Amino acid sequence: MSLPGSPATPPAARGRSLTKIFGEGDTRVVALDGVDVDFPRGRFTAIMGPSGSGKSTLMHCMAGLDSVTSGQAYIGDVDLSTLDDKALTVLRRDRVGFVFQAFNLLPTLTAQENITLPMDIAGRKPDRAWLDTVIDTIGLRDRLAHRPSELSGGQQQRVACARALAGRPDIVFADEPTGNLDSRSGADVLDFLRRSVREMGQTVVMVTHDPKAAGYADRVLFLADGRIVDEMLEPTAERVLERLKALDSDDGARPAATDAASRAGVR
Ligand SMILES: Nc1ncnc2c1ncn2[C@@H]1O[C@H](COP(=O)(O)OP(=O)(O)OP(=O)(O)O)[C@@H](O)[C@H]1O
Repeated sequence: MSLPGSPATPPAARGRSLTKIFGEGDTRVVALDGVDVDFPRGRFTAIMGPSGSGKSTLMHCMAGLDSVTSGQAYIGDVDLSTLDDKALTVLRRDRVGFVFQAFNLLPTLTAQENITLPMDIAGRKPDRAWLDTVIDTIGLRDRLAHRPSELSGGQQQRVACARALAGRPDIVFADEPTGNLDSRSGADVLDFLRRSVREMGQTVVMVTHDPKAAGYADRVLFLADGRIVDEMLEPTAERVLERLKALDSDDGARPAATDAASRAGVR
């Protein structure tokens, strides 16, 4: 599912026949139902869909935070199912960045210390030039000595984004990164994520419920019932909203959406 005109570089991450089943018997839930997906390098992908459609499960399985029932999740060429817990932890630490809805900063550390914490734990020396670029792009150089409690929510989330990017990961997974922010702060965070892709060549995958947030991405994947049912390239908030309404309207919309997805080469 490479974008038209995108170079033939291997995707930063991909999933093949991803299936995730929770529970059994009466409580059995198929959260992912044979998902095939590519996350192209240097692209910003948003994942949308109704509550319970499998967005978080897809992200967790792709990021190695949860295991799949069957299928393969790859970061680069590494099949996560071949790794033991220790190797998985190292891979997540060294090659994956995370941004969560709750900023998850350590309150006793300064912004600067929070940003470099994962690398400090790993005993890795930050690439100074890269770190400077990240810090300049989040626009918080004058706040680096502040603790999280001295920063606004939007500033804290930008610090969390900088922390995710500081180690120059293969891919950043952001789970509702603007869910706790007002629209102005949310826009700052989204603008930073988009610039990290456009200007710094990073790869970002973001789960969101907000069509405006999805409008910052290069493409949107729509999930329903554990399947990718549609894809939109160069989305705008308006078009995303219309598509969501069509997907939500009734069950009759689903086959049409699946047809559209099949034409787009999603499935
Ligand atoms: N740990 C779990 N145990 C059992 N069922 C689970 C578990 N995690 C998720 N599920 C189920 O799997 C399905 C997909 O859940 P998931 O959290 O991925 O959806 P989502 O699209 O992210 O939803 P939301 O937008 O509400 O966050 C849901 O039916 C959910 O109830």
